[in-house]
Amino acid sequence: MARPILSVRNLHRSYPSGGGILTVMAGADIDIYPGEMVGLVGPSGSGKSTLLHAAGLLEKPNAGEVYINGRECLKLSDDIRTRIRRESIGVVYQFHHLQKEFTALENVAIPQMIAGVSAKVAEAEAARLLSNMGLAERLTHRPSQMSGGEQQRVAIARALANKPQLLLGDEPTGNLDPATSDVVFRSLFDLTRSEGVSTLIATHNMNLIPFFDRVLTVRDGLVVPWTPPVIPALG
Ligand SMILES: Nc1ncnc2c1ncn2[C@@H]1O[C@H](COP(=O)(O)OP(=O)(O)OP(=O)(O)O)[C@@H](O)[C@H]1O
Repeated sequence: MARPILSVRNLHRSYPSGGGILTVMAGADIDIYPGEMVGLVGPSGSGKSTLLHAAGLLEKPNAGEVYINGRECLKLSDDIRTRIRRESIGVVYQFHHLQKEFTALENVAIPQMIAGVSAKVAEAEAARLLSNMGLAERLTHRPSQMSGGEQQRVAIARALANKPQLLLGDEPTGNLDPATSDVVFRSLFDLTRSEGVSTLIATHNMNLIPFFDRVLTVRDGLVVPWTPPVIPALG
């Protein structure tokens, strides 16, 4: 079997809470393999965002290891860890966090230019990604001139702009109505599949379950396979 893009081992994370300690991650492990689309579901407060923040090298856990392409990242310097995150991981949140003074094209091109790509190449790649997200007619629109679903599609294109191997989503369609959420998620699904990007997506939207290759959940501080609830037969 191929080497995982992402491996998390023995992840521990607790927070001070009301004079005590709230343990959210208690030795969690996870592996995401190349090309996989993995869902992460579970009740509010179970630890999905905590897991994504640690896996995305955005926050340091109390203990554990995070491997990106087989390289343990938590013991590296902040600079090297930031470089690995920028090169290998894209993140999409519930809110788009686009730069409001820039167009859709600029929002997707700028991260590439910061990474050293020429403006011409970055804009061509931004136009390609945005067109693949169904936004070919919106390249010169600013966020305020777009719908919520369009804004979120720009955010997804931006997260993919630096050709990450892994896309992490923290409720990427959680701010959209169900119909728009479905359209945006289909675009995300199609684009990450065609670009060969592995994904780990936290969601409360159980309609998205059929999209995933595997679905995980957080239980008692561990990451375990999610299984559909058994509905008793009538009669
Ligand atoms: N910085 C923090 N300080 C204190 N407690 C925190 C902090 N971050 C998260 N928590 C707590 O840790 C628990 C897990 O939070 P987390 O955001 O990971 O859950 P979640 O499953 O993503 O929830 P949701 O589905 O509502 O987004 C919650 O009880 C939360 O209140």
